[in-house]
Amino acid sequence: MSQSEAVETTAVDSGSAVISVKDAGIRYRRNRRSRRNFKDLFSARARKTRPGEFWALRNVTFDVLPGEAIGVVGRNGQGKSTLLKLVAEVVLPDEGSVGVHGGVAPLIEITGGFVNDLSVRENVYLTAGLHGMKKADIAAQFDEIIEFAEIGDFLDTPYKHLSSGMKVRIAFSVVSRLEEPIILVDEVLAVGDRAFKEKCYRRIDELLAGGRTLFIVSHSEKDLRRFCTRGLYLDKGRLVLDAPIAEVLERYNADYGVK
Ligand SMILES: Nc1ncnc2c1ncn2[C@@H]1O[C@H](COP(=O)(O)OP(=O)(O)OP(=O)(O)O)[C@@H](O)[C@H]1O
Repeated sequence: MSQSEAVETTAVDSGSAVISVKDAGIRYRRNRRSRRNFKDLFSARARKTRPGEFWALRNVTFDVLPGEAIGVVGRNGQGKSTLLKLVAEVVLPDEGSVGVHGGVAPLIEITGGFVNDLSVRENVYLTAGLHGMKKADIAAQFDEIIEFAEIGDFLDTPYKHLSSGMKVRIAFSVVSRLEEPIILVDEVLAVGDRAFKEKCYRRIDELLAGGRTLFIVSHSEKDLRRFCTRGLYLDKGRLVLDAPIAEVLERYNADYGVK
């Protein structure tokens, strides 16, 4: 199947889509800390690509229906995490548009949303609260959240003193409990140990069975095949293939697999 045909097969009526990305582009500066300064936002020059700038994503268009499980593949640095940040509305497109209809539970940067100097307990309340959970509901689920993460001995420890695996555990445990319809998962499963990963897999299965929409970035073909029905293949910031996951992995392996 040709690339253009593949893209057409998954085109949906954007009226019913939960995520609708149209011709989106994100431009970064190579040598600056911030993406753009305040003045740029109001200047006509902001539209042009200046020296040192590049497009991390460009001309990306796709729609996602409720309940779809989408795997994003591509080599390092091709725009996968940037795409998830667009969907999480952590970054805004420099070109095109991104419509997200429904709340997003983002597992996109391990520390994302968690405050280093606050304790584990305080972070659970903060993160769940920011996503609209009532204090009483958080309190009712608190023990289960901690039990899932298996970090009961660290409730009053500042988040920054947790190991990286423990950070992932508590982040996954809280975020996967949010009642948001869209779940974003970026490589977090790569960090946990095997037993914890299995627990996460089962939780993701439950979320999918409950009709949530999943967006997952992974370099694990096994994980992608397990959860996803559809794949988006990014190369140099372009969406080169939008097709059933098996087809996307086949193409990706043909392009870059170990020969
Ligand atoms: N805040 C930023 N400022 C400047 N450049 C950035 C920024 N964030 C990402 N980039 C660049 O944008 C490009 C895409 O990055 P992105 O993190 O989306 O890649 P990725 O496909 O997720 O990679 P990986 O598989 O390594 O996680 C890379 O060249 C990266 O260096």
